[in-house]
Amino acid sequence: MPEAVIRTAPSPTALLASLDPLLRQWLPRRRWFAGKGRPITGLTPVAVTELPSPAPDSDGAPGALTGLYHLLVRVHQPPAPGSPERPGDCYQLVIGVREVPPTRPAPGLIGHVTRGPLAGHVVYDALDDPRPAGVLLEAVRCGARVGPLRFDRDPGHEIRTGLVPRRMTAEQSNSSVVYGDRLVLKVLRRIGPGTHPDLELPLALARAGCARVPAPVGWMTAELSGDSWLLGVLQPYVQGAVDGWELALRELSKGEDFAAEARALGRATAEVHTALARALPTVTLGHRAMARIADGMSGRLAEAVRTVPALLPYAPGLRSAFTALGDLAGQGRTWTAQRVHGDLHLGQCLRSPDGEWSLIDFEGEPDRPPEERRMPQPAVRDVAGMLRSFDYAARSADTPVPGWAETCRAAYCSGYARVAGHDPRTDPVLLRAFETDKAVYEVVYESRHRPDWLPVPLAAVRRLAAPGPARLMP
Ligand SMILES: Nc1ncnc2c1ncn2[C@@H]1O[C@H](COP(=O)(O)OP(=O)(O)O)[C@@H](O)[C@H]1O
Ligand SMILES: O=P(O)(O)O[C@H]1O[C@H](CO)[C@@H](O[C@H]2O[C@H](CO)[C@@H](O)[C@H](O)[C@H]2O)[C@H](O)[C@H]1O
Repeated sequence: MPEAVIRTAPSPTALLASLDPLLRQWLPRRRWFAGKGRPITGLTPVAVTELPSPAPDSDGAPGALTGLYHLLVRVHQPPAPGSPERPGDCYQLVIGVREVPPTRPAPGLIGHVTRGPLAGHVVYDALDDPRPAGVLLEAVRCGARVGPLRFDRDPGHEIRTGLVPRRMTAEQSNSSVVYGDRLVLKVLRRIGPGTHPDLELPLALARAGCARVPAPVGWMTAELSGDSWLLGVLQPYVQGAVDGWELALRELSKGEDFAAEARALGRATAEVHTALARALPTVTLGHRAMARIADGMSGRLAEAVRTVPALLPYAPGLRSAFTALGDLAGQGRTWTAQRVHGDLHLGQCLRSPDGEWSLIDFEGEPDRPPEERRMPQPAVRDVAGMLRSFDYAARSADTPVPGWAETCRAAYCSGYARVAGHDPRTDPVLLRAFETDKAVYEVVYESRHRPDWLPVPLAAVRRLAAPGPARLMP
């Protein structure tokens, strides 16, 4: 990729003015757009970079790609009810420009531009188009520098040419492109400055020799005002893998239990935790530190109640989980904190055809502030995430299988204990607090991203807020 053909787009403001009305319609319909339900009051460019256009279309000149733009766009919105005023979120977009719509179906179509420099053209999400997606891989392969964009490759990894790109169809918190079933590029959507755990942790684990996590092969960043913003991570594609969520639902639909897999997942989680504790600093949490964590949980609950008022009747019961943790800390208990996955659930676990489990997506909870996601925490936080996930799966089954989630939860904890040397269930106050915190997070996440799913975490909230043993699951 020769530097000479690359130029920064001449007028970011004019380009964005062209796209503005279309993006206001298109963005809120994306799964990864976090500001659903709030009006967009403005869009401002953070960086606009023209990428080199790929070779011409085979389907003829009129439909040919006439421009390829990498956009970092700040989306201004009023804050969610009860949330503090914050600068708008910054989103990463790769926009293809055509004279007429492509002849093939165009799932990523953004619309027909009627004003500004792109007037008369059609714009679309270029990650849906194999040729522009190929440009990104080529840029990583060559270590390209394009305006503020940096594409880097781990020197220990070669990247083959000729890998055919395909967009992963499942809409997630980010967008991924698979290349020749060999590599997968995760393009982060909501981005910001600073060290990003989705690169930091897999790199640290790879250096520690932990094979449970695909080792990063390359990455994309933007250098803006002296800060590095992670834009994407390229890693090996686990061929023929099935994710834990799909597998769990498949087993549930057959009425099969999932205990053996849950136990294996517990072991895999503990292996990753052990490696993270070796690779990165750990700290001891005493009274004050744990009280701060418990207060943080209470604060998030208060904010969640403002966002989702249906939580209100359950707030006292939920808060009692956090108070109990604070009280235990006050009695002199200490806990070890370490770097954790931060958003572990069945969909983050891939089982390869040889039956081995890998963990992916170390981004942490996308709706939590980045600095919070990088803090050392009790490892039980990930355990709580997986326990919630078994509950989600059981509640999503077409035909309920009584006791399914409880069996999985128990098997997962015993698998974890085999490797970690301690069973998470032996610290029920800690586990309950983290599980409650996770359920509260899920209520807010679902209300923002998938309102139809809200009843799932709300059912857990009802259980966790109930007094006495009713709230407990084995
Ligand atoms: N290394 C990989 N190999 C195979 N599939 C993967 C890999 N990484 C991600 N995937 C697939 O892509 C999906 C989304 O990846 P993930 O990192 O969880 O992105 P997001 O943050 O968008 O949820 C996963 O659920 C999984 O099915
Ligand atoms: O996978 P992401 O990093 O995008 O995580 C977010 O989305 C998840 C859903 O895809 C969400 O997970 C919740 O739903 C899952 C079922 O779809 C369930 O297995 C999880 O237990 C539940 O938390 C996750 O919370 C969110 O951060």
